[in-house]
Amino acid sequence: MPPPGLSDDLQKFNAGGSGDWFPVAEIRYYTNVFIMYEDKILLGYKKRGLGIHKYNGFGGKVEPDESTLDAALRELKEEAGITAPLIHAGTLLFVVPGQKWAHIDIFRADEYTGTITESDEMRPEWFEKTNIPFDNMWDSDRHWFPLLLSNQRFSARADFDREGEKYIQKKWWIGIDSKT
Ligand SMILES: CNc1ncnc2c1ncn2[C@@H]1O[C@H](COP(=O)(O)OP(=O)(O)OP(=O)(O)O)[C@@H](O)[C@H]1O
Repeated sequence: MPPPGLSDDLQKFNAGGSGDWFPVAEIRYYTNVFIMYEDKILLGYKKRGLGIHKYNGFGGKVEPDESTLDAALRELKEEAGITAPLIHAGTLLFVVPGQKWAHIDIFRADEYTGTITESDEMRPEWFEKTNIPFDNMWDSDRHWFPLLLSNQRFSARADFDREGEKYIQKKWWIGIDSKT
């Protein structure tokens, strides 16, 4: 059975960790965009804020009165200087005790327009899909990236404990969306 927060009709892909799922909290919405081109994926090295010094897709908070897709396009433009025909790839619930749940809508695109440009927040960098820097990314990324890279829509939940500025992964559950 998927954990609280995920829909019931997911086909389990992988899961792990120990203990109980953390309790329910209010939800805050985020976006995350990954651009693929030939055998490469574009990541950004985060220069400030949540996830500083990690590689990630481009994204941020969804503003009030903005659709998730509009937020994803806005953040892609602000952080990497480009636009792209985005496809919804999956959802990640990021849970930390005492914080709002982050509901992250993850998008992908196989093409883009514009010139990739470094911003105050992100330094863009291409990686071979076979050489993704997982040791310098969120620990849960390695569990759902295979589905992102193989174009299978997914829903995931990852619970982390926070120790100062460090986030320690406690438990995760990844499912393939059977509707796609
Ligand atoms: C396991 N946990 C996680 N796994 C993968 N990605 C995660 C994540 N937790 C947060 N993210 C992403 O990190 C960015 C934070 O964005 P964040 O800097 O807070 O937002 P925004 O650009 O609006 O910032 P300002 O408020 O303008 O500073 C945003 O893309 C969000 O999707």
